[in-house]
Amino acid sequence: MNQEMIIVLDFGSQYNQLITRRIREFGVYSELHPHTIRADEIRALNAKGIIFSGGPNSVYDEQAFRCDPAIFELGLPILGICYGMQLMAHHLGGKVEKASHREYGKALIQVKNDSLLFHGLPDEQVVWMSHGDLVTAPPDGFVVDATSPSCPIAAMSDERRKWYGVQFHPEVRHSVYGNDVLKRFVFDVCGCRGDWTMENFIDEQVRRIREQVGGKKVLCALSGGVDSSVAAVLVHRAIGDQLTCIFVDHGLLRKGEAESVMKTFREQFQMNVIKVDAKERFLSKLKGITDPEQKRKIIGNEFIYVFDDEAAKLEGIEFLVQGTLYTDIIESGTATAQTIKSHHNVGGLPEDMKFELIEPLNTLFKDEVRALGTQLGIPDEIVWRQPFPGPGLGIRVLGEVTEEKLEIVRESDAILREEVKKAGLDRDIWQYFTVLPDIRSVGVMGDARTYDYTVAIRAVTSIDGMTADWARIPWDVLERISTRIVNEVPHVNRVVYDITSKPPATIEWE
Ligand SMILES: Nc1ncnc2c1ncn2[C@@H]1O[C@H](COP(=O)(O)OP(=O)(O)OP(=O)(O)O)[C@@H](O)[C@H]1O
Ligand SMILES: O=c1[nH]c(=O)c2[nH+]cn([C@@H]3O[C@H](COP(=O)(O)O)[C@@H](O)[C@H]3O)c2[nH]1
Ligand SMILES: NC(=O)CC[C@H](N)C(=O)O
Ligand SMILES: [Mg+2]
Repeated sequence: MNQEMIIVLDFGSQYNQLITRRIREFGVYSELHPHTIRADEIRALNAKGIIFSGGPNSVYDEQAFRCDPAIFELGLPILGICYGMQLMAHHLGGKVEKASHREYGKALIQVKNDSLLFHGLPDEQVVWMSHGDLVTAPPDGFVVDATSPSCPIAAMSDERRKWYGVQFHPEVRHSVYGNDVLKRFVFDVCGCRGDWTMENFIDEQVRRIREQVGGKKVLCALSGGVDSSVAAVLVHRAIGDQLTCIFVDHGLLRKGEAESVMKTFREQFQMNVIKVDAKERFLSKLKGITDPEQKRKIIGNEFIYVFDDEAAKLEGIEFLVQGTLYTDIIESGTATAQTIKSHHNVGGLPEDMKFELIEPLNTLFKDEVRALGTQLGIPDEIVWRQPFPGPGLGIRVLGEVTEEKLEIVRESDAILREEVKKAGLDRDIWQYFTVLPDIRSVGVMGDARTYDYTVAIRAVTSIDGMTADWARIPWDVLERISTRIVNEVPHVNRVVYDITSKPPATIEWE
């Protein structure tokens, strides 16, 4: 590849792919690679600079992740972030120790040295920290660039070798000048030009897909959601009629969804789409299952078995396209990151799966996929649809999934969607839905005692789904939704509103 690129080494931080996307936003291509990548592989990728991500380890632990020492001999600029800076310090002869108390969240740093990283930026900056260890002595050749009250070495540099370290996380939005710091590294230290665009990305993916597939036939798992629609259009651009899309109705869809997806795809695209009615298979497999991870795995497996059956009918299909995003991968757990929840399309895949996967979006975040969709000419009604998880209402009915409970979620969710749209909030709120917790409580309706279900409303604002805040829906809108749900949906006598952000909660309840 002759395009300029910044390599990010993955030491297990939940935020590591955010670093690559910030850099892509600057118009410089960036990829995340395992921390085990060798120096010669980095050279072959034609990297202009390297970033070490954060991570949960402590560098002084025996099993802590390290990198190929030869990376320090490549003569390339390096930026270490958090664990990455601690690793640099440790490796190069500085000192890293456990801090007297851990520091999470907002902090104020004072810039002490006008290195290229901080040049032209304010001396005092709000940053976001998340660490329990500290660099207490910089390695030879390094000077301290910034300090904070609880972190005497908040940034350091050896400008002769173009090596930099920051204890804070410049990739998160809470670090007010974080983007500027990253930009200074990418442009002023690494000397990148910034001429990469989404159009380059499309061309590169089309080329890769053609190379991978050749003349063979391909299935696409199409949900009608943003990600799989974009993936389908991209793959269709590469291989045309070699592609067949399969839309699975697993009985866990929202009200009216199956009909509207099929209608949209028939009208908007000249693609081959088959709808499979698999309601019985999914619901019978889920009978009696209450554990969320087990439900996710059953659903993920069943999806693939449905695709197997369809592939058998079409003959000669070796590839399966999925609209997997980076978020799905990181949350499902990787060699370095913990499992938060197994997304059906990643952690939920069966071990004996025969398909070779094509996942052209698996390095991207939702907002990048939306930009890509627009670039590919996909209409706004699809590009700006709210996300809907593959396991569908199966993870919004907490505990065992039954027809009765699904109906409650389906009806209450339809009311919520209708009212949010009526209030003109559908584009401001990132995702909004109802959940049926497995609890009942006492109510009084028409002078009679009831003992019925509680419906929870979940509505969040977000950019990429990695972090989210609860949406401040006006009270009168919430009141209308609550009244309608209790009046129109049988067996519901109480409505509550979820007011937790992510973290510490997640968007879905299971
Ligand atoms: N009902 C379904 N039928 C076929 N494939 C599905 C279905 N639901 C999910 N998938 C597959 O699983 C992938 C991941 O689902 P996910 O919900 O993250 O993406 P999406 O539905 O394409 O987009 P969105 O996030 O906007 O809902 C999809 O891209 C698609 O490939
Ligand atoms: O296709 C999917 N398969 C899944 O298994 C899955 N689990 C969560 N989600 C969606 O991912 C985003 C982040 O969700 P969480 O905060 O609940 O992890 C939110 O948009 C969720 O709706 C899923 N999507
Ligand atoms: N976020 C991080 O990279 C943390 C690094 C290291 N585990 C610490 O606690 O200091
Ligand atoms: Mg979806």
